[in-house]
Amino acid sequence: MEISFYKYQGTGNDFVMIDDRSATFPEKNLPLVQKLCDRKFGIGADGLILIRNKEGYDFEMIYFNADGSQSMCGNGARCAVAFSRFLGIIDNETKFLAIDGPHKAKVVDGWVELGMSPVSSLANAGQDFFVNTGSPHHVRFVENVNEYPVVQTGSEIRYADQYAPKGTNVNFVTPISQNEIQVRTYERGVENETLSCGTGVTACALVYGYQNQLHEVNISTPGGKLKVRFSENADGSFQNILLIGPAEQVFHGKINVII
Ligand SMILES: N[C@@H](CCC[C@H](N)C(=O)O)C(=O)O
Repeated sequence: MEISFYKYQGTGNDFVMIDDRSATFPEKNLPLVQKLCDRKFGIGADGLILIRNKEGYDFEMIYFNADGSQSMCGNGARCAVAFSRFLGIIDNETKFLAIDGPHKAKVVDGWVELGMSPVSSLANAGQDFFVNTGSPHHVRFVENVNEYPVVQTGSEIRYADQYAPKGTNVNFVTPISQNEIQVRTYERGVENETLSCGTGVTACALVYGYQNQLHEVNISTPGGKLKVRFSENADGSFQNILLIGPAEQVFHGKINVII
């Protein structure tokens, strides 16, 4: 079978994108997803995204991590919006469906402003925090994230009993100015540090914003810069959460696979 694909990246979080409006991609074939995401034996990516038709929406985003597991992906969703615009499915505004529910998004000056699902609460996790932004995120503040053992400590927390059996993503945060934080993330499903994680930086921005009474936080990741805006309700929940940043097409190709 020949598969036509596009490669996108959002602050260095990279994705294989497939226009699957014909619904022909065998999405239950997880070894195929793993192979396409493999950096040595396939195309290479942190995740794979199918764009499908969905009644009542402009499209549906079906997201897989590189290991074939599924969750919500913020950077992937921004790339899916850019890809759908490239395909002519949408213009500058959209409403689409993802695993965690409906999302709205806008393309403004080439950047994608993605509406995230509301967050009901920030939970304490020992000295750290836990936030579900569509995907689960442990958030730890550290003195110097540049020198922190992100992969080693991230994988210990990811597999900790408190998060079994599904595990969690793990974010390490260092504030660098009053309204800017630096974030590095260990991602479940990639089982490594990625250059950026959209749902992860959203979780970190909510915690930092809550602690410092901010409603907009700038985030610096190893793959580039993002911005998160939100409003907080009196009961400690968050809404109108926007994840804002670039999403770029990198290349286009075809790959032959045996199914
Ligand atoms: N890179 C993503 C998060 C992808 C899902 C995550 N690895 C999980 O399994 O929860 C993002 O940009 O949000």
